[in-house]
Amino acid sequence: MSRNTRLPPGPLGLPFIGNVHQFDSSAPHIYFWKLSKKYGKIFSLKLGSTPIVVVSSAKLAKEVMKTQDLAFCSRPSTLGLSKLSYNGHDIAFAPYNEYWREMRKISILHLFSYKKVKLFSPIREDEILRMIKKISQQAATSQITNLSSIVISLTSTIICRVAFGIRDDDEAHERKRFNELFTETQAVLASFFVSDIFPSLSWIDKLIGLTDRLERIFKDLDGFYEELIEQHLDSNRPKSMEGDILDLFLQLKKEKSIPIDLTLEDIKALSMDVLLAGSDTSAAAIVWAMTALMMNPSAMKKVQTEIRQSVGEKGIVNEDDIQDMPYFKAVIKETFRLYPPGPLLLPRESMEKSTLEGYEVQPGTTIYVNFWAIARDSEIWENSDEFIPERFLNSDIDFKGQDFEFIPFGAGRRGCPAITLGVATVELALSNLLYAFDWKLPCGMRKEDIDITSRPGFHLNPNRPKSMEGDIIDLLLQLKKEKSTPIDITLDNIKAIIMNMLVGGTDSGAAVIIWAMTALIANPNAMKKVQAEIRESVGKKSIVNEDDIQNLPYFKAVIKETFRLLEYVSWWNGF
Ligand code: HEM
Repeated sequence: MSRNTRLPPGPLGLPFIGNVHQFDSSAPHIYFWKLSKKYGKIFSLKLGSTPIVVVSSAKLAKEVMKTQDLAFCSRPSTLGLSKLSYNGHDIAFAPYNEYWREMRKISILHLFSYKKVKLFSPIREDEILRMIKKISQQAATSQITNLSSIVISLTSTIICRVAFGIRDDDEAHERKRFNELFTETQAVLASFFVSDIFPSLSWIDKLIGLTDRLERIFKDLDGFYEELIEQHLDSNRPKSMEGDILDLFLQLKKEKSIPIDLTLEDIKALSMDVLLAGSDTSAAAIVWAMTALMMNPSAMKKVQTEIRQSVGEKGIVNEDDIQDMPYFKAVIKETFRLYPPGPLLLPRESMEKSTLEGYEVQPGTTIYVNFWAIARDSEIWENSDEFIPERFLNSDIDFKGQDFEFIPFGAGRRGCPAITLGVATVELALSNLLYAFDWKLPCGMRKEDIDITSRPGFHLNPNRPKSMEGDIIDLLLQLKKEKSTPIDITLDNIKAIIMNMLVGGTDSGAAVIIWAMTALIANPNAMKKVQAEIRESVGKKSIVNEDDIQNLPYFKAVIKETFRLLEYVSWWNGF
């Protein structure tokens, strides 16, 4: 490193693992936000071998996404995303190259254009009407409405219809399969792949079965796309498939009217983007807007009055009505500011050596723009922690990517190409929910019980992965719901227990594994000896079971020695 090189400041890491042991993967935006208060608006850290730079100011966001956009417009690759995107053949996670440029142009022109978004408006209106009917039925029988569940189902149904032309009814075979695949895909992508930060340890992912799980979901998704493609190519296909997104791509492929030769794999990769980016983001925005309004009754009253006065007795809010509702639009903006669906946007990767605020950034660095921190910067936003839609009245600030203090959809070359589609769904669903019903938090739930730091609807998501059913958090939520404990369990109680589990369970568990691996790599003799013992004992079985471990004395000694060393390290490092 030259004497003039100045890397951004940041927390001290450890050899080989960098800052992995300090990293809070459950809420990285909050972790980075706290670090920015200590190290400044630009800081760096390392996760294994990956250098990371985090920027937390509007000025630096503009630098990354506009002034030096070309230097920072690639995406880092992870094992899961690379596999599911057919090796970067989608748009969202593709590296910056000619293929991505063409695909993005095509999608903006043919897929997410204003005209196309308008064309899908009957689908949105139909689905929202169905949702309102369902809630009315629940209200008529005094049932509590699980808003997250209803909204997630709404947005995923809209995406299913818009992208693949499938709905029929909730029991339809494809729709059910879509739900299962969607949740399993989310679960796999949320998993921690050791090889993403320690490429040389990819065998650990294999050993613990993660690689197999990824292969399985890839095969299932591939089969799902194949089936849909076949149905779309069938001359007797249902009417609902005509003009949907898949149909559009197949047509572009057939007509050869675009500069690239689209393959079926490219089309499948694009389907993944629509599937992943399309429904969760809009659902999160709707649920957070409702939550914020329930926590702020005066804003709720004001926005409902505006909507009801404007729409009158019509019975439903149509997309055209929304243009005359300035306070409602301000509520949506304030929701995107305080509760952005993507608080860290999507990570970028630097393509060349560059300089940010006098600090050097090497090529191959992962760059995070922490919009969560920018949106809570009290130098930009007065009373930054409070939900005050009025701040956007009589203001020109918009989320289209020109105002870098307000970038919930990102900005520049890699900014969200589907803002119009996303906002149309959020506006129509939210306005109708507010128009049709009066809302309040469930009896006994207080404003303070709501965890505003979490990512929306993960454990409360009805479509949560099967693996989460019956886990400890699930059990606590059930006890809370049933009120079957002598004390009232609050969400705060649950958070405290989760924290204990993380501090006492997962984190230290992960630290031991990482330290054991670090120590073994640094001591090749011990590594050879322990691997020989394990392989000899387990034979050709391909997986180590818990029973096998009882016959591995050297392996047990390695763990004990790691604990001995870890005790010293944890005291020294303060975790
Ligand atoms: C409220 C809804 C939505 C929000 C808040 C949102 C937010 C975002 C954000 C923050 C990014 C990263 C931008 C950057 O790196 O600068 C992004 C990218 C993207 N979004 Fe959205 N999004 C939404 C809806 C949608 C929908 C409905 C679709 C498609 C069906 C979509 C497709 C994409 C794609 C393909 C990219 C990647 C663009 C690229 O890398 O070139 N998004 N979105």
